[in-house]
Amino acid sequence: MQNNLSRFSEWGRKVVCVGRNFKDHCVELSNPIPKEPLIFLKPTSSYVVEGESIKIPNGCNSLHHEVELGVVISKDGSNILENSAMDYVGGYVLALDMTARDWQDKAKKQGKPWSFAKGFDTACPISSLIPRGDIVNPDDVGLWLKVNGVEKQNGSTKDMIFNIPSLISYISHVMTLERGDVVLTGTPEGVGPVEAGDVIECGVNNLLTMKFNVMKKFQS
Ligand SMILES: CC(=O)CC(=O)C(=O)O
Ligand SMILES: [Mg+2]
Repeated sequence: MQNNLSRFSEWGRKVVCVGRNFKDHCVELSNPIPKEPLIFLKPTSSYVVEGESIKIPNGCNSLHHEVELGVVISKDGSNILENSAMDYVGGYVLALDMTARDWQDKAKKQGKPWSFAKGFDTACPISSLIPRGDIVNPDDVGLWLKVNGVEKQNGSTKDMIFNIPSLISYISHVMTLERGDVVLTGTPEGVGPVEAGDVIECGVNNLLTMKFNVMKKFQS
């Protein structure tokens, strides 16, 4: 896998997301603490890279940032056992699980899926690949996020309810994980709204940072 995210052609077909994987984040949004991983998908059409902007979808009145560590899958696998799960990891990415929170809240109340709330165009800002060897213990990695220079999120993957091997195993027993797929592992506490004109900056340990402007999506 190349180190550059060159318009995703060499990347996988899906972004598998884990929700509510940090207790403090469940508490801040008054969500129950899950007993098993909560899984949803984002389309790869929602990827954006640095230099592109996050576009608030038309009709969304509360766009939230969620900083997350992504795991990039190196080879196809299903029914993966926890003790071999790390053999399927090719590297990592820093990602934002941008969420139209008002759409998600409405969908939750109506028992509808989160596909639009999580999968609109530009909903998944993503970094270049962090080689696997650069992160010795992915279950103890610092993640931070600032909006207009003000820190909003600062957490560690050591506080995840479900660790990376257990997530890879859990997902692959239902859905084949394919080379280049990305697993977003959930966000720590501190999520909140952004508006047009804001600048989001985030980082993972001292390895990598990325910055995105937020703008309105204008109708064509
Ligand atoms: C409440 C959520 O949107 C779940 C989620 O994505 C998370 O990271 O937690
Ligand atoms: Mg999330």
